[in-house]
Amino acid sequence: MNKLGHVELGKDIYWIGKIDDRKVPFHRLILEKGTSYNAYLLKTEKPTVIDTVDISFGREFIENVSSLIDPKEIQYIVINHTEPDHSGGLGALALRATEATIVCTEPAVHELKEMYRLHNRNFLVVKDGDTLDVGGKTLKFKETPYLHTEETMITYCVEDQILFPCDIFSTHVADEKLFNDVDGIDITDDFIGYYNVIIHPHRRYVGTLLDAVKDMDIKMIAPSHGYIIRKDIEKFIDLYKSLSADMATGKKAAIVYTTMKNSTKNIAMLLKEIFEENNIETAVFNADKSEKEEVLDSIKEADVILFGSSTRYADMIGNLEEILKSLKDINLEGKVGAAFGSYGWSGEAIEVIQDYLLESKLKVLTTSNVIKSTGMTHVEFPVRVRFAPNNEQEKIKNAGIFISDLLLSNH
Ligand SMILES: Cc1cc2nc3c(=O)[nH]c(=O)nc-3n(C[C@H](O)[C@H](O)[C@H](O)COP(=O)(O)O)c2cc1C
Repeated sequence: MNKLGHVELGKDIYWIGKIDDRKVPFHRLILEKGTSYNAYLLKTEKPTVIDTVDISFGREFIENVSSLIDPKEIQYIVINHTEPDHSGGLGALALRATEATIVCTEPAVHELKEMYRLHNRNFLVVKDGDTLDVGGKTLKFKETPYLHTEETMITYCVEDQILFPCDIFSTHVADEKLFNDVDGIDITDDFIGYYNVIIHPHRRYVGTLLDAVKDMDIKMIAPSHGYIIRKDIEKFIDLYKSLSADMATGKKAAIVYTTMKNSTKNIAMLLKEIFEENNIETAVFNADKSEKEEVLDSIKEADVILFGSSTRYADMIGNLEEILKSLKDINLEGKVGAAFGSYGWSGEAIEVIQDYLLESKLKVLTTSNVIKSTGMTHVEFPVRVRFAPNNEQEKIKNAGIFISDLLLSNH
């Protein structure tokens, strides 16, 4: 049983989470200091639970909730983020909280229904700025997509000035002290460590979060992992600001392509545009119209190199293969590589380029690696574009932004 049980945060507001002091496997890491799953109960006229605990602790969670309230009385269950380390107790809770409406963003509904078989339950879909009166307290919602996944939101309790930001502003520690203002604890290293692993890959979205919280008077940040922040709130918000600021770059890209009717060239030019918007100096070469030595020199200087060709009779075209063959003579250590191309129906050229890259020393971008390192499913590598890029600009943009973020990374 949870040693802490429940802890009062304010009038009628309770922490009802679980401290997990195991070395927890998480996102292909081992959390050496463990973690906690912080859930909260607002024991108001319309009792409301905010987030739950990891799926392994559903039974304990129900015992914990039941020590404070008959679950049947619960009117709302707010789910800020669907990942099962937070929503994992929802199945067990919903079964007992038979009157409760589940409050979440639109993209979360389908996931929660499927994960916890909640097809017949009432859902309240909330959008940016919506408020919910839970009887004596008002909750205000703000969508924070990709912090940490697409469906994420944060919840602010207006009267108590408490922000419930789920994964955001979290730390991975299993500390029963629970608050950052006891015993002279300094949580800064744990806070930055968590930011680096979980939030940094999504830092492009931190600006929206900071815009939202700048207008909130926040007395307490009650995240879903680790310490509840009651001291130095400004400092921790500012840390997100400075850690997510674009780093001075000095980074370079080289894009080498071949084309028949310019569709592949247009992909290259769109990528260049995105890189330059992100302060990445970009050189673009048509392999059929450039000096090979000039192209190779640019590849040697670049931090990321993209190779593109359209497909003609199931193969790449022009001089691109000559350049690809020369890659083995260049020191490519630490450089990122990616393939792209326009095609009609099968796009073999793009796959052949990818094979060359995989045989080289480049760190090659693949859809699989993107998913494994960030959980993002809207970014695809290689970048395969059917015919003219007009209809697939989003795909090219997503790839360009992903690469830019990768290069801007400060670690
Ligand atoms: C002669 C010819 C052969 C082609 N062969 C293939 C092919 O084998 N597989 C495929 O997916 N597309 C094939 N295509 C379609 C082109 O790859 C497609 O039109 C592409 O958008 C051309 O891009 P580009 O303007 O960059 O050359 C072929 C097109 C032509 C004209």
